[in-house]
Amino acid sequence: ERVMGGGPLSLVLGGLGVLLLFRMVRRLRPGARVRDSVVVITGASSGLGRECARVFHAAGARLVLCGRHAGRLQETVEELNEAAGRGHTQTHPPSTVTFDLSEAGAVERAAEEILRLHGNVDVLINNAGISYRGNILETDLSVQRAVMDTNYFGPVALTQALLPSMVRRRSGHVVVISSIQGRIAIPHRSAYAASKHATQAYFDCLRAEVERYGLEVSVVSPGYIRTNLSRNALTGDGSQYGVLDRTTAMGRDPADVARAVLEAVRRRSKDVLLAGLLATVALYLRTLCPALFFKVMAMRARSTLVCLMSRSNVHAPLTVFCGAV
Ligand SMILES: NC(=O)C1=CN([C@@H]2O[C@H](COP(=O)(O)OP(=O)(O)OC[C@H]3O[C@@H](n4cnc5c(N)ncnc54)[C@H](OP(=O)(O)O)[C@@H]3O)[C@@H](O)[C@H]2O)C=CC1
Ligand SMILES: CCCCCCCCCCCCCCCC(=O)OCC(=O)COP(=O)(O)O
Repeated sequence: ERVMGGGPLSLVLGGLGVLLLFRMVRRLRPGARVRDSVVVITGASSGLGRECARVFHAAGARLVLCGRHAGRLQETVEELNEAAGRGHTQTHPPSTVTFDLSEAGAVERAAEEILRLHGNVDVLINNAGISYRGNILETDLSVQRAVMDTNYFGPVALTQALLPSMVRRRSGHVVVISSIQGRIAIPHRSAYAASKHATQAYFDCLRAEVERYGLEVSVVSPGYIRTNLSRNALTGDGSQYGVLDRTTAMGRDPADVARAVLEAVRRRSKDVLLAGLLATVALYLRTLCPALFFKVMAMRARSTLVCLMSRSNVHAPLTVFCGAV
């Protein structure tokens, strides 16, 4: 036994060594090429999508920018073209495709248009999304469906429409922007958290199924980002929430998150978690001590209901403690 050096400690150390070696070997792989590749970004008219457009454009990608409003997409294009005039690196003028992700027929037509533009897609970034603020008891079923249509069925439909051409070429990378709320469910976000949990599950299945064709799938799960997500969120009756929540205003710089998305594509990362300390604690708590996690969430539910009803972004002290991170 002594010669073998067995025992729990050496087993753990051996395991850690193998893990480290595995990570080092992965890092030695040459990064995926972004320059000249065709990159489709949904929700490119604002927030994280617009920042992704900036970083992938600067990296020399051929962009196809998607959104519901042609005018807003054009603003992004003009900004990128101006930046191209100032820069020294070779960039490509972006194209745009306008469609609503929640309309199944529109998504199929959009996929055909995207393929007509460039013949193929190298990277699809499913970024577009909408959030929700509401009490389940007072939420129309139509709102639960609307959030699911945009955040889950939309990306699924677009991915499935573009997948056959990727499989034929034995090449392609599908990225989806999920959320920490794809891993943990917090109160008054039922529609949003459910859509992100479904997203995580679908794209995890997809990754396993398309590996044999050489395709890559990355799920990126950020914490709060400084964008208009909370302002654009739907409430239980389908109206717009319209408030910039404190948590959103204090979130990460979307440019930093966009750089992390570029890095995920270059490194072919399978799963990227961009969690702060409290969110990380919450993730561990949910896994290792669910009873305590559920207790904390119930406390949070009581506290956030007050600021939800008044559409106030001033959180009660209990909420600040329980996770207004
Ligand atoms: N901000 C945050 O705190 C976090 C955001 N995320 C995720 O990041 C992603 C981007 O959101 P973010 O930039 O923050 O929010 P924004 O509200 O700024 O951007 C959302 C984008 O999605 C597009 N969009 C919304 N609904 C539809 C639709 N039905 N069809 C097509 N496009 C649509 C919007 O385009 P337009 O209205 O012009 O059509 C807009 O460009 C989302 O998936 C979100 O869940 C994840 C974690 C944290
Ligand atoms: C006794 C131990 C106490 C430990 C307390 C830990 C509990 C902390 C709860 C933290 C919850 C973190 C939630 C993070 C949510 C998040 O980052 O979501 C990102 C989004 O997608 C934001 O969308 P939204 O529409 O909700 O703004």
